[in-house]
Amino acid sequence: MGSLGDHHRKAFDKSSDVPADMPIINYAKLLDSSRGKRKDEFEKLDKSLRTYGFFYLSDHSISQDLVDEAFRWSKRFFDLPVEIKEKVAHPASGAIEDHRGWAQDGLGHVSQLVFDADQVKQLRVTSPECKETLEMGNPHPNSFSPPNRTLPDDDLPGFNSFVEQWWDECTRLERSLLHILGQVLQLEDDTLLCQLQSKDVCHISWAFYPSMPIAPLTNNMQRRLNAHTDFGSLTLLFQDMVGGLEVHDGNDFKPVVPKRGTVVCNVGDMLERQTNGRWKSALHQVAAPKEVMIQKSFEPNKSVVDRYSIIYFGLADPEAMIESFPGCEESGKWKPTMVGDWDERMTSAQWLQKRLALEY
Ligand SMILES: O=C(O)CCC(=O)C(=O)O
Ligand SMILES: [Fe+2]
Repeated sequence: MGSLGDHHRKAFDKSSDVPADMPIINYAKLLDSSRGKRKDEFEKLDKSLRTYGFFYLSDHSISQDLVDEAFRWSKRFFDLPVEIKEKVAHPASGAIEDHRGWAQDGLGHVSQLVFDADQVKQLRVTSPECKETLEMGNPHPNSFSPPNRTLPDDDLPGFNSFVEQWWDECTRLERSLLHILGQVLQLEDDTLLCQLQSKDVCHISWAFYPSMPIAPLTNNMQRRLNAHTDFGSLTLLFQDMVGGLEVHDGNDFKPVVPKRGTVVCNVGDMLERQTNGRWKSALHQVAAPKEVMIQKSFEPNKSVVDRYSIIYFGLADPEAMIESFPGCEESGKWKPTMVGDWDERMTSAQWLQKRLALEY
């Protein structure tokens, strides 16, 4: 049994009512032709990634109409009868090539850096989650990414073509942000992050957290999604207005309050490693929405409402070695998650497989 990392111990830290004060970064300013304006925004972005590993992005390239439409599709999908969703069932397997399709409540279970099968089995009982997800990779025909499990068009007409559009929009924003991050890091070749992610093997999770009693969440007996860090490079997280997402700032978990029109962006393990701990792959979780609890009429025996989120996980090409970027040799504040009592030199695919192996 390996030692439990720092991250794991913190996974049970308390939650604060005070929201995380991460900044809203204006995408248009990141692209501004005036160096002065760009510089201020770059500095804010860098500071936020050093502190939280998270930031809000406003004024970005994906229209709010399209985001709203994505959430409507998500609801339509999860509302389908079980027999239909079962046509694209995610197998009970943690192999990368099986990480596709509908994972019913109870199948997927997130834990943080626990690589021992017996321990994970125990955590499934002691820290259950309540969620359904639809997992998918690149929806376009390609030879790099394992094929998706796709519903026949008749079961949800229009969904498959929307998925392609959504994928393209997320990929475009991701690539643009990777280029910006290369500039913020002042890499000699600021396209390095994009080059390492040339193969379009990123991943989208559509998450649905069904309504449930609030008590197990407020008693800290259960989470909608357990505390974890993301595996990859830069994650784009679209959340609805329900709330409950929390980020760990090194002391405690703080609410990441939903802000309409923004996408939450966060650093994953690979980017933390590549920046040598300058940027943080932060623990985050989904707990009870604080907004609900502070209402005057809050009744502890009540339920929390359905919650939806859509997450685009940026992932480096499978064979890319995940190691410090040239120019990032100096250690940052955070000890990268990807340094441990395993072989330190790892490809993106090896890390992904290690993190995914016991999740399903
Ligand atoms: O649902 C959320 O807001 C968080 C999702 C998340 O962190 C994940 O799927 O990795
Ligand atoms: Fe996450």
